[in-house]
Amino acid sequence: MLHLAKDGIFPITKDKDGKLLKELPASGLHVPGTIQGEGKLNGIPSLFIRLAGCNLHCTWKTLAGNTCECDTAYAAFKVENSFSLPIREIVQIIDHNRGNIDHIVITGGEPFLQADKVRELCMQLKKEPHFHMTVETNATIYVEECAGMIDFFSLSPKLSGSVPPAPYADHHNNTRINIPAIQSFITHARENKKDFQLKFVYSGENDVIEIQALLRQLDGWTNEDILLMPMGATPEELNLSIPKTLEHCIRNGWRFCDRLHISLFGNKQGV
Ligand SMILES: Nc1nc2[nH]cc(C(=O)O)c2c(=O)[nH]1
Ligand code: SF4
Ligand SMILES: [Mg+2]
Repeated sequence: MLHLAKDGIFPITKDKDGKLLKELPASGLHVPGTIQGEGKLNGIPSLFIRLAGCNLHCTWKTLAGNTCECDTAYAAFKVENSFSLPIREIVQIIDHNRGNIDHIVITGGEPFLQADKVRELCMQLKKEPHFHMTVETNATIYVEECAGMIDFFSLSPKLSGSVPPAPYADHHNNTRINIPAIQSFITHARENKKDFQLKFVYSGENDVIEIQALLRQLDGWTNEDILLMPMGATPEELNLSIPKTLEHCIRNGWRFCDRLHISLFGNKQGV
């Protein structure tokens, strides 16, 4: 069994028996699938699996001074309407919705909290015709057996700008950066000729200093692997932080990370 967030496997048009669902997916498109909206694989047709539960509690301050919680708090720390599915059923749903898609993205929440089951799921999905597997992780938990089944690692360590108010602050702060875990992901990717990205949310000037300090403690990356993503879950919020994010990307030689799914579909779950 895997514990899934309410948007679960998305976007889909058929159930586990191949029966057409009554409603169109949240994308509004007449096909199952979406595109990867963030990072090096941006634009690639993909199906997403969103797992429930996270070991962090990210809460940012926007440049306008408002509080901005994790955009998937419903999957992370305010879990609502989550559900469990046997791995066999997840594979059936994917099979009925795959079409010509060959990329699966496992996201959350924090997928490595369910590493053993994620590994089992990947083993099933990597049978012929096999899927390319991405995992979106906060990179605080490294499990070699599970990493071995993943093709692309989207590592998103959380900076001090993500620390929530009490009573969550201490746990979040003590957990959010795990240098040996981040390094293990990078080393595994390098040794196995896989790719990865280090994707940071830009929420203010201090982040850049922290990213530079973090990178000095890590080996095996180049500037092409470093992505800076504007903060925001709506086009309006993103527009506020895009200019500064761009400036810092250009100044440091880092890649700008768009959130294409938000400009294409808006601030919706399941897209
Ligand atoms: N289209 C699309 N691309 C994404 N890239 C990362 C996502 C995530 O929420 O982890 C995401 C998502 O939720 N949708
Ligand atoms: S690590 Fe990711 S999923 Fe977890 S609370 Fe932070 S932004 Fe949300
Ligand atoms: Mg996300």
